[in-house]
Amino acid sequence: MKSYSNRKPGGEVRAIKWAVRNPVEAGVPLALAGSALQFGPTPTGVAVGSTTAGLLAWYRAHPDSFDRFAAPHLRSLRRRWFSRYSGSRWRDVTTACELAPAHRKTGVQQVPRVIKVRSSSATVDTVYVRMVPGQTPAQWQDKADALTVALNAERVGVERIKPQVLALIVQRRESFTEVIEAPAMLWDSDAVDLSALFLGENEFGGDWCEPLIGQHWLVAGATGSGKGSLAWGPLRSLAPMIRDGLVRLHTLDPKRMELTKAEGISHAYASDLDDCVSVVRAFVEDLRETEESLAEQGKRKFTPSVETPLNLLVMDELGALLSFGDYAVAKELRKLLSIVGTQGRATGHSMLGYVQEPTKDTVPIRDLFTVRICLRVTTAGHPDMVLGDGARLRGALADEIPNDPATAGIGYVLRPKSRLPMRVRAAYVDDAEIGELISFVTTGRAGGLKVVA
Ligand SMILES: Nc1ncnc2c1ncn2[C@@H]1O[C@H](COP(=O)(O)OP(=O)(O)OP(=O)(O)O)[C@@H](O)[C@H]1O
Repeated sequence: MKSYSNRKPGGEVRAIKWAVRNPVEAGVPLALAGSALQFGPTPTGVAVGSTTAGLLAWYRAHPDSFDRFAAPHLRSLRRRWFSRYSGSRWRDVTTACELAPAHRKTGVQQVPRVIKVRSSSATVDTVYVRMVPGQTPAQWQDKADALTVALNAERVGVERIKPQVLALIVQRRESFTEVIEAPAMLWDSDAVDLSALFLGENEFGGDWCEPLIGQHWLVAGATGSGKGSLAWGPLRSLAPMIRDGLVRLHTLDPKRMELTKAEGISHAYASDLDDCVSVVRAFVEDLRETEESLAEQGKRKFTPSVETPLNLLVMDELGALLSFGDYAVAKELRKLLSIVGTQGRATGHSMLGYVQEPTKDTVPIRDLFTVRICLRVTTAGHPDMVLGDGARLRGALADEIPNDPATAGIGYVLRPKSRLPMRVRAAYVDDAEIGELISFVTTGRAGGLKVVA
């Protein structure tokens, strides 16, 4: 459109436009002013005071529900209006990163507009931005490092939302700077909580636990991302149950790498592809028999016992099993694993799969896994493949984790009862601690110090 004036619209017009775009932010002060005029300042002050006191009481009394329902909204509001995403500070950020160009004809600076900010977790903000006409997400991607510095962040990811709109995923700080100690091995099987197995720490400084009973786990991560910790950590947590025959391991180790040491504590172990298929066939056979036996006994709920233990099919390198090898083997495995995925829950047959590349081609049965963990991956598309659509947008920047042993074991899971990703770090299990586990299980005695009596 031809421009006949380089004057900006009047302030009042811009204020109305802003109010239309930000109804909550404009509406609340207006409502307060209206209430003060209508009912007087004292009742309005009392209403504001009691709302604040109510929120404070909720914050103190029930951290769980407050952090889940109220904190993300309050944090989003605070970050939207009192941080570098607003006003002159945002203009300075985009100017410093050369993302606020002058208009070609009028020379007036065009600042990309922040549409909204979502702070679903304490460490990650998702900032939706309308780009200046003519800009592309690729230009913003090129400026990711500059944006990281300008926003004083740890990392910034860029994601296209729709034409002209992108999201900046801003990780504001690194939650994990230290290695987390290997899970302690309990002495009594009764003390193991299969509904919350300790795996490491979460970004809030609490324990990161996941349910195992009735679940199937998928762990995705590039080479060196720390998948080993998520194979050995759970086994350490399960140590007394493995020792007492309440948990049986069926281990597939096609590359004879990570899980070779598990051979001595496994009920079945295979590395050759044909042998792997035999182990899975026997696993499914056992599943069927357990199904029949539970039906005969009229039991509907599975509880591990020596007669009907919890059977774990631990599979390293799912890609080698399901797609890179022999077609007939891969096809049969896919079929058998689908049975485990759909029927194993009721009979105590669970799968733990580890994969480097989580694409549909590599893991065609991806959707059968109920607990999914995404460690460092190599492509921006991988976090969504593991955790579900939109996970990266909501903060799962697993592709931005540096390829550095100092950040190994860090990844994302979805928080229970929500679709929000949570940054976690797996507890690290070194070779000595693996040896300790093997000797604990095979000799029934503790081989080291980390045994809790
Ligand atoms: N949880 C962790 N905490 C800290 N450091 C870790 C952790 N897990 C692994 N590391 C470090 O990262 C290195 C690589 O880990 P690991 O061998 O488990 O990766 P991987 O994902 O299994 O790789 P590959 O697929 O090649 O087997 C380890 O030798 C260790 O130094």
